[in-house]
Amino acid sequence: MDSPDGGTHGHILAMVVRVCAVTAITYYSAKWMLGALDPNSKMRKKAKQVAEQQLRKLNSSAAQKFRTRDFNEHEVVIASHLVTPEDIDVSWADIAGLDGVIQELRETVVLPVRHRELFRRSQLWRAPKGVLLHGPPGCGKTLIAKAIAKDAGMRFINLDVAVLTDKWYGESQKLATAVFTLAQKIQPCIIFIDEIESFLRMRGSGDHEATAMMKTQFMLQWDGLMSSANVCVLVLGATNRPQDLDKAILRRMPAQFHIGVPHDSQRQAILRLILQSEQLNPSVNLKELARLTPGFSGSDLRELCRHASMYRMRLFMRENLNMGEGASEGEFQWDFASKDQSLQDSQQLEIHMDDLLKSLTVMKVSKFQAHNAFVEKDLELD
Ligand SMILES: Nc1ncnc2c1ncn2[C@@H]1O[C@H](COP(=O)(O)OP(=O)(O)OP(=O)(O)O)[C@@H](O)[C@H]1O
Repeated sequence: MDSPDGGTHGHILAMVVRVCAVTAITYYSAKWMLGALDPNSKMRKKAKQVAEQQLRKLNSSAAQKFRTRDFNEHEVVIASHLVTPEDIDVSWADIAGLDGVIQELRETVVLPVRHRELFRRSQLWRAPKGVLLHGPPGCGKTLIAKAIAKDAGMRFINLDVAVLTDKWYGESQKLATAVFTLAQKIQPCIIFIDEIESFLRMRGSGDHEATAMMKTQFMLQWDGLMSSANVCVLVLGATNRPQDLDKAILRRMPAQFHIGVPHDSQRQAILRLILQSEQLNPSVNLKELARLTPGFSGSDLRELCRHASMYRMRLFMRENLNMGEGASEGEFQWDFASKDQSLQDSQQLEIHMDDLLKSLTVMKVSKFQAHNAFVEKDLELD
C-alpha cells in the first residue's frame, strides 16, 4: 500500500513536470510565432548564411581571421553584400578609353591605400574618404568602382540602399551605423553606393521621419570616418544626377571625377576591347564605326556588338541547321563529332561590317522611339 506521503510527492512531481512542459511549449510556441510574425527573420537567416560564406572567403586570403560572432546582427546583414577583391571580376584592362581618369584615380585612391605606411607620413597625402564618380548612364562608373577595389586590394560593400530603408522603425539607423562599423572591422574597405542621389538626395520635408533619421545617422558615421586618420575606409558614390546631391554630401566627397560620354577615339578603343576576342571579317572598320556612333555610351556600344554577333549566329544556325518553317528542334541537332569543323573555326561566324551597320540602324531606330516616347510622356504630364 502507498503511504500518504508517497502519494503527495508523486502529485507534486507530476505537477512540476506538467508546469515545466507547459512552460517549454509556451516558450517555443511564442518564439516560433514571433519568428513567423517578424518579416525580417527569414531575411536575417539568409543574410547570415551569405555573410558566413563571404567571411570564409575573406579568411582564406587575409592574415586576420574573422568569425561571425565578431559582428552584431546588423553588421551581418550588411556583410551579406560584401565582395572580396578576389571575387571582383573587373580590372583596369576591362575598361577602355578612360586612361586619363584611370591614371588620376590610381594616384589619388589606389596608391595611398596600397602603400599606406609611406602615405601616412603626411596628412595631405592620405587617400580621400569620399570619392564621387558622375556622368551619364552606361559609361563605366560601376566598372571603375570595382577596378579600384580590385587594384587596391580593398573589400567592397555594394550597398543596397533598400536594405537600409528597413520598415521597422529604429532598424534603419542601426543598419546605417553597421555599414561603417563593419567597414572599419574589415578595412581596407570601399562602401560603394550606386545612384547615390536617390539615397542622399537633398534632404527635404518629403522624407519620412525614419528615413530622415537614418540619413542623419549615416552622415554622422561618415563624419566619424573623416576624422579618424588611420581608418582605411572609402565611401565611393556613383551618380547620373550630381545636381540632385545635397551640398553637405558633395563636401564629404572632395575627389570628384566626371565619366562622360566617350568621344570618337574613346569609342574606337571601347569597340576594340569589346570585339577583341570575336572573329572579325576584314571588312570591319572600327574607326568608321566609331565615327558613326556619336552619343553612344560604352554600354550602347556593347549592345551594338552583341546584336551584330547574334545576327551572325542566327544566320549561321538557319543555314547550317536548316531550321526552316515547321522544323522541330530535335530534327536539327548540330553534330560536332561528325563535322570536320568546329564552331570556333567556322568563317561563317565572322562578324561583318554589314552586321554592325545593320545593328546600328536598329539601335538608332529604337533609341529614337524611346526618346519620342519619353517626350510624349513629358507632354502628357504637362
Ligand atoms: N569605358 C568602357 N570600357 C569598356 N566597357 C564599357 C565602358 N563603359 C561602359 N562599358 C560597358 O557598359 C557596361 C555598363 O557600364 P557601367 O555599369 O560601368 O556603367 P555606369 O556608368 O555605372 O552606368 P549606370 O549609371 O547606368 O549604373 C559595362 O558592363 C561594359 O560592358
